[in-house]
Amino acid sequence: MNEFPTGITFDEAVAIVREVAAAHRLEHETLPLSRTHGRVLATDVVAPLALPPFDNSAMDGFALRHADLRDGETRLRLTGEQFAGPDAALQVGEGECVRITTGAPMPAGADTVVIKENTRVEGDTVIVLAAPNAGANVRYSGEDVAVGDVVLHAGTRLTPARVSLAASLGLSSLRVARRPTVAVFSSGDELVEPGMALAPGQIYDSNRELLMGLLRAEGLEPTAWPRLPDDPRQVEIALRDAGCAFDLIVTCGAVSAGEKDHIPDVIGRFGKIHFWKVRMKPGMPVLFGSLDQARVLALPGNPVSVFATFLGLGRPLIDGLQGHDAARPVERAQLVSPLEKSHARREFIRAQVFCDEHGVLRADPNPAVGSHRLRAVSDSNALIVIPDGPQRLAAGTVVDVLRYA
Ligand SMILES: Nc1nc2c(c(=O)[nH]1)N[C@H]1C(S)=C(S)[C@@H](COP(=O)(O)OP(=O)(O)OC[C@H]3O[C@@H](n4cnc5c(N)ncnc54)[C@H](O)[C@@H]3O)O[C@H]1N2
Ligand code: MOO
Repeated sequence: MNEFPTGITFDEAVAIVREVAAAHRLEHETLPLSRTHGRVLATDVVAPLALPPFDNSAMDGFALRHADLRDGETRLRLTGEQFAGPDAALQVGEGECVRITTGAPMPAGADTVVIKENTRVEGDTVIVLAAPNAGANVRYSGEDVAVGDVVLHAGTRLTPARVSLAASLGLSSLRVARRPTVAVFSSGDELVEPGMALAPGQIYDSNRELLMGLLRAEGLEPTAWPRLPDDPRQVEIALRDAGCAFDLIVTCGAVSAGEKDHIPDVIGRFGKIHFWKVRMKPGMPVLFGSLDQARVLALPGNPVSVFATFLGLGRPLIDGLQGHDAARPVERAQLVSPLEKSHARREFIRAQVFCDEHGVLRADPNPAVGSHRLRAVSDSNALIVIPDGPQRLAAGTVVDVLRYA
């Protein structure tokens, strides 16, 4: 077994996760735009055209020359129509106007659009009832994006707005990071598939669904492997098998100090442990390692520990493997009730985060303690992050919150 850091702080653990992920970036692939949603962009996107591509009208009305407008009403000759679509190459001369719709190219000579509601039409004469300002209702070429602008940077996550920006530039595909393939293992002789009868001493496997759901929420397509029994040989065979076939292995349980906790031994003997045991609560026994071509995140079995370690360490790992290094935005909320701790570990406490009647974000800690109490996670929507070291936080203190629902 290699030498590895142990009993490290949560921040040190995140730094190691990021460093190892950066050294094992997944390769890039080119995908059609429709399949890039949620992916991490692999190369900068440089605008091949301006946005808007041409000067155009922001409103339905009439394109005219502002210099032709008088105080009070102005009569203009209607010489043509320009709808959104092919450019009819019209010209607006002195005393003339052209009917125009939103998004239609501005005819040459025109510099202003008067909205339809401020006009009256009599045959081929348009009477402008109220003069717009010079340049009113015109959207200029390049005012949003100039040719050559870097509009999206490598490492950016592709939100719907960013994919649609790429579409507006005429790009039909983008270069993105491949998504990690993930194998999920739950472990323990006490675990039974929901739907089966429970024998004395057994419990239902809840972590598998927790992990599958959390991973799917990251846009991944995890594969659930058969549950690992507390048998060292079987643990070894299954993990080594997954290590040569997946980018990421996520296990839960069998990582602590018990006689049946075989996972650290297998990772240590056949792979590398990057760290084991982090000063966090819950989740202290968490292990991060590598096995063959896979990164391994071995989470403690207590359901709430799974949750805290996945949000705190799993997310940066998944992001980092895809080249997304920026920490996710953390919200800040005022504590509804005081919180106190005497230990040095960073603590993650379930809470309901809500916006009060004054528009202030507040976090109401769930009174349940104990990392086995899944119901409190289900009743909550966020984890409050209590900093390292002893803390005495009065009601009203502003704390970081990690929202998960
Ligand atoms: N002597 C020590 N005992 C323990 C330590 C320690 O440092 N020294 N750490 C404690 C802490 S903290 C945690 S967290 C747990 C973690 O232990 P493991 O990761 O080895 O997990 P297990 O023992 O396998 O399981 C813990 C708990 O969670 C239940 N579990 C496991 N898997 C599932 C699942 N898929 N679905 C639902 N519930 C599951 C399991 O039955 C146990 O109750 O160790 C402490 N002990
Ligand atoms: O760290 Mo353990 O995860 O508290 O129960």
